[in-house]
Amino acid sequence: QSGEVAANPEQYDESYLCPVQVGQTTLNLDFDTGSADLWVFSTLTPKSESTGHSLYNPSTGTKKSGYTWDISYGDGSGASGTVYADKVVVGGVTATSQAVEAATSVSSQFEQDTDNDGLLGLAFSSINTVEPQAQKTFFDSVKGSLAKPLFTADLKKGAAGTYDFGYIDSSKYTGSISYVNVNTANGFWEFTASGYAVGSGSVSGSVGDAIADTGTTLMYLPTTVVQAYYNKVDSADYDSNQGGYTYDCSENLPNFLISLGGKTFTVSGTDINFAPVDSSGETCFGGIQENTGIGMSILGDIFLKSVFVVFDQTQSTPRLGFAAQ
Ligand SMILES: N[C@H]1[C@H](O)[C@@H](Sc2ccccc2)[C@@H]2OC[C@H]1O2
Repeated sequence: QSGEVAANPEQYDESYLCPVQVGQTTLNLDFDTGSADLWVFSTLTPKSESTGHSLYNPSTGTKKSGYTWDISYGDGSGASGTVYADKVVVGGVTATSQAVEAATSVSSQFEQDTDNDGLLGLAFSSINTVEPQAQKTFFDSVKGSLAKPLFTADLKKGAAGTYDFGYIDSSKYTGSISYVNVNTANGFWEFTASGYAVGSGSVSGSVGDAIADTGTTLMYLPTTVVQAYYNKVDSADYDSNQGGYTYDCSENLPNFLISLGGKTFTVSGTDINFAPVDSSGETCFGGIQENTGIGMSILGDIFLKSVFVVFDQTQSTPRLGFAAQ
């Protein structure tokens, strides 16, 4: 089988939400290549936490007795609950008995984001949080039945993009696809990014160890790289109150060039201009920030909306393919 599903952006492309049938209900889920749990708001979630969300009703599923899950994300958010086996359909691709993690508790970030009815993890199943036995991601559940064991991400700035499962749509990219091998030891789509440049010109240095994470909004890079970038932005300043680099919204940001698998990709300065810090619209928060304390770089949506990405398990070693959109 194969299929395509829309990836609809929230305001400022904070995250992208995709319609997924879970049991007999369609929920809008955040496809997250940085985690491996498929969890949903449900009729088991306290009403005080679930108002405004679409809810999965576990009555259509088979309860996995004694199974629980509890996940904490890099941004401090989290959720926990119980586990059911039920039908999940993404763009026509069907997992007949997918582990569906029904939330019995969610953190405030999820409670408040009423566009978001849960997450569909697309990292490696080794980091699924279900106890006493880790469960398969949706991709792992359907991988063997897909025309090709791969999925692609084509996210866009301020417009609906797509995730495709089982095939590569050559109309969604230009030029050739450049591949890098993935190290799955940490359960992420983790690889080594090469040289970079600010504005234009030839790349140099090394961004280094990085993950491709559709669930992270921004790009988090080594301090040296981020300082080199904002050195080219006259009004830029590290604002500890905002927790990152800010600048005058009126300023034009330089492009950021990064080399992956021998090919240089350009993230436009307009894409790096993330959002105003408040309603005055005077000061803006940058889409490139420091990876301090994370342990690796994260190429999140600010980067991913510039490229077409293949999450490829056709070889013995998983690999990532990048092409210009
Ligand atoms: N992989 C990412 C994940 O998808 C989000 S979870 C999330 C939290 C609030 C709102 C939407 C999503 C969190 O931020 C970075 C990392 O953890």
